[in-house]
Amino acid sequence: MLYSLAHNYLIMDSSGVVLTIAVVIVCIGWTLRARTESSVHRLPLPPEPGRAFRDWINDFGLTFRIQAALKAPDILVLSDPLGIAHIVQKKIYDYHHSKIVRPRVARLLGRGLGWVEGESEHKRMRRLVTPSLTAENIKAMSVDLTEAASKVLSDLVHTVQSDGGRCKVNVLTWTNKATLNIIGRVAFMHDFESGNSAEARDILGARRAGVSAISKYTGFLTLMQPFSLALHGKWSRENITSVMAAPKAEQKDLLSRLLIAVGEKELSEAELYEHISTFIIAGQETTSQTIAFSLMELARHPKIQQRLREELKTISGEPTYEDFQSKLPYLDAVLRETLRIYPPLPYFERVAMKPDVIPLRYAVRLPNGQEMHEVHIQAGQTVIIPTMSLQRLDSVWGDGEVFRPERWLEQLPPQEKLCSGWSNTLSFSDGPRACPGQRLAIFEYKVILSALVSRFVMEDTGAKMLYKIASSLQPLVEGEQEKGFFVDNKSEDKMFAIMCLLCHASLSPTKTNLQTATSFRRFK
Ligand code: HEM
Repeated sequence: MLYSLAHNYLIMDSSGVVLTIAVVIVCIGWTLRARTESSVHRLPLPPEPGRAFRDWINDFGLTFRIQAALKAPDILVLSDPLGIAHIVQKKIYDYHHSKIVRPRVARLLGRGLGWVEGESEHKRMRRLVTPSLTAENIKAMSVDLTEAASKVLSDLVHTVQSDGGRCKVNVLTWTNKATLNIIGRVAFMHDFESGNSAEARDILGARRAGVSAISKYTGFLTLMQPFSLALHGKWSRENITSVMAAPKAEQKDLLSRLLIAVGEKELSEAELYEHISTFIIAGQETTSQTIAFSLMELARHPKIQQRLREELKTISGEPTYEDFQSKLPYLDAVLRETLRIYPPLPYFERVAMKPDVIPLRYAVRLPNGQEMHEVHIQAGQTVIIPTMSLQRLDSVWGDGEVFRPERWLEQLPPQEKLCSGWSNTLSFSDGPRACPGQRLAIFEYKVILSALVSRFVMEDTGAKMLYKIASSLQPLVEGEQEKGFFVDNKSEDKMFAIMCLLCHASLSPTKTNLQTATSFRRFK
């Protein structure tokens, strides 16, 4: 047969050759097209928009599509661990924030590390900042960090004390102050005066309004002033010079590194502001809300709270950096469980810049009975990774919706079902764009939560909580949604309390005789 075809070919005239070449080209083109053409349209499509991703995953599997508005192309919803790793670890530079998300990131965080796209520019920015957030550096800043937290907590103790040992306060107000005080102190050598300075109030107030980090915060302008002056040669040119001249070991904090970069013309003044804005906001809100969610769950689960308190009692005095690293496994489990259930970024949305083939660990069974083992996408394809939903799946965790820190001390689900980020979750994302502040966040979370649990007892008042996805996952009290989710420091008495601490024992700075309850009631 082969011989006969070859023979036929040999005796073809020139028109036959042209025809054959054309057929071959069409076949190759067809094959290539089949490889690069989007196969998203073949995936299952849930019929009822509006149902939670988790329900859709249960019904349609880990990979499906949803219809976009205004006849835009369907959106790929991806919870498959291999597919996710492909995007966030291997190909993240080919998947950008969408045109909807990116301006919001710019407005809320600034045009810094979280906003920049493109491999070379992102790597350049990242190199500037990550050396200040290594484990070694966090350890070096641990005393400053603990002091910055304890100043805010002393104010809280005082507030509770002066209310006769039984009062309601807004937890987020205090966790916001603590995390802002910490990031100001350890990253920028700036004193936010326990979160009470005028600029601290501006920053926290402006977060509620969602205004631009750069242009609207008078607090930022105050904070920037020394830099502006330095850059115009008035404040302390010597300061930059002395930072640059200091021994390497002394140049590790974020501010020094950024100033050096400005001095070396690696960074412009405008970029410097964007970085400060990004780190103040990204470093403050996420950690604050994670602590607040933990307090809420501890209030709902007195036994878990008591077990954590018992563990903390095994450490004499305030826990040190090393204690937090290895001697408090239950505290660590409470953190992991909180971030599993309440990741501050409940989903990621990315748009493919190039055609791609996304591999799947779990094949999709199509309506026609066929199996799809990889998804072919075209440039412009929107992909949603529903972090919060996939971290709560019963099919992975057994009891995915239940807050049960013990699971982190037991055998975890099989690795192939889990993602490969920190703690097998995507709470800090994964790959080259994973959160650079992870170590700092974990340490400050542990410092603040352990101090609160050692000093207070939290109880639930039974108010129903709702969650809103705004810049990050926000808690709301049912029936009071219209009032928003941030507390205005200036008119605290008029705002509702998202979470409250209710103290009901005599107060003193010792660990044992402070008792507190958490409630979610209106604060008057
Ligand atoms: C519990 C606390 C925190 C959580 C859960 C968290 C989570 C995340 C996540 C999921 C991302 C990826 C966002 C995306 O890809 O769109 C991210 C990025 C980022 N985070 Fe965090 N974060 C936390 C605390 C912090 C802290 C303390 C800092 C600063 C010291 C920080 C600075 C940043 C920055 C600058 C980025 C952008 C990184 C890049 O694109 O290369 N975060 N964070």
